[in-house]
Amino acid sequence: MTIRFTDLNVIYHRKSPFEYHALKNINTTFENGKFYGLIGHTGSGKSTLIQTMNGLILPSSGTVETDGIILSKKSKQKLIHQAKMKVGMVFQFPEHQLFESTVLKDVMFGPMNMGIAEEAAREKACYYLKLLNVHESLLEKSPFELSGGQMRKVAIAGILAMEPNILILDEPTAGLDPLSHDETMQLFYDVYKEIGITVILITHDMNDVLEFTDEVKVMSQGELAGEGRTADILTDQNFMERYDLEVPHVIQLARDLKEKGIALNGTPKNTAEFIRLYEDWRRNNA
Ligand SMILES: Nc1ncnc2c1ncn2[C@@H]1O[C@H](COP(=O)(O)OP(=O)(O)OP(=O)(O)O)[C@@H](O)[C@H]1O
Repeated sequence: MTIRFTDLNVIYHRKSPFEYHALKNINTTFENGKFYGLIGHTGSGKSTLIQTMNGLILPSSGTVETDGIILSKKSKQKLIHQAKMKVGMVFQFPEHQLFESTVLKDVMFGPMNMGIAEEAAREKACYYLKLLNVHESLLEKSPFELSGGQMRKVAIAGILAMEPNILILDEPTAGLDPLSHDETMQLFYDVYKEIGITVILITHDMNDVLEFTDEVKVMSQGELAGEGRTADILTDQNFMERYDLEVPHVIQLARDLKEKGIALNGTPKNTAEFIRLYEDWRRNNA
């Protein structure tokens, strides 16, 4: 499912003393089936941009086209609702949205609310809970008895069970310990591979951006500052410095080695790849 932003502007509190131009002439496309990173400093406009996709915020001018549904300043509720159904949003701390008495009921709630029959909703719920490694023995438990990491998986299964065409992850690992962080990111990636959904990851963690995303879009002060293949953008030292973006750990390590005359043959995406490339270099230069 393609999402196209055309001449998009969002101005908060228009014609008031608090008027703020949060998005300025955004023209860009998110293509079907890719895993995107959306990065930029606090206040650069990332959340505003993604909230225009499902009509939580309407454009002040310009359009947002989601799988053929075009939202603009004057869009009516019916159209906004159609766009909403296509976009699944995982906000920070999604587990705060859990409310049902059991894990299964909570995940079934979304599909049933969309008019899907109970049995079909149960099937979907079980499928997505399994995909997210939530053990069967937990299905009849209260979600509030689970650990933080498990609760988060249940909440995310609930969003996936509505089968959106695009999944937006807004700082999805906030507050998780390092182990749960890694496990959750890997799970997202596995789910993405399994169901072939378009994913947009908003994060300040450049290591995750490098490891998991195909392409990246960079926001700065309400404008699209850059976009392209993740490895190309994150290794562009001038660009990264200009927008004061943190360089991923392994790219910095590769750069340090290069200064010592050790040039790796490729850009490592994670520590394991870094070690592999370094071992290759050692073998070739023994
Ligand atoms: N409801 C609102 N009313 C007025 N200004 C807002 C509103 N929401 C956001 N803004 C302003 O718009 C700008 C962009 O905010 P936005 O939340 O989109 O940035 P962000 O890149 O997602 O930041 P963060 O990384 O902190 O989540 C900020 O200056 C913010 O203060």
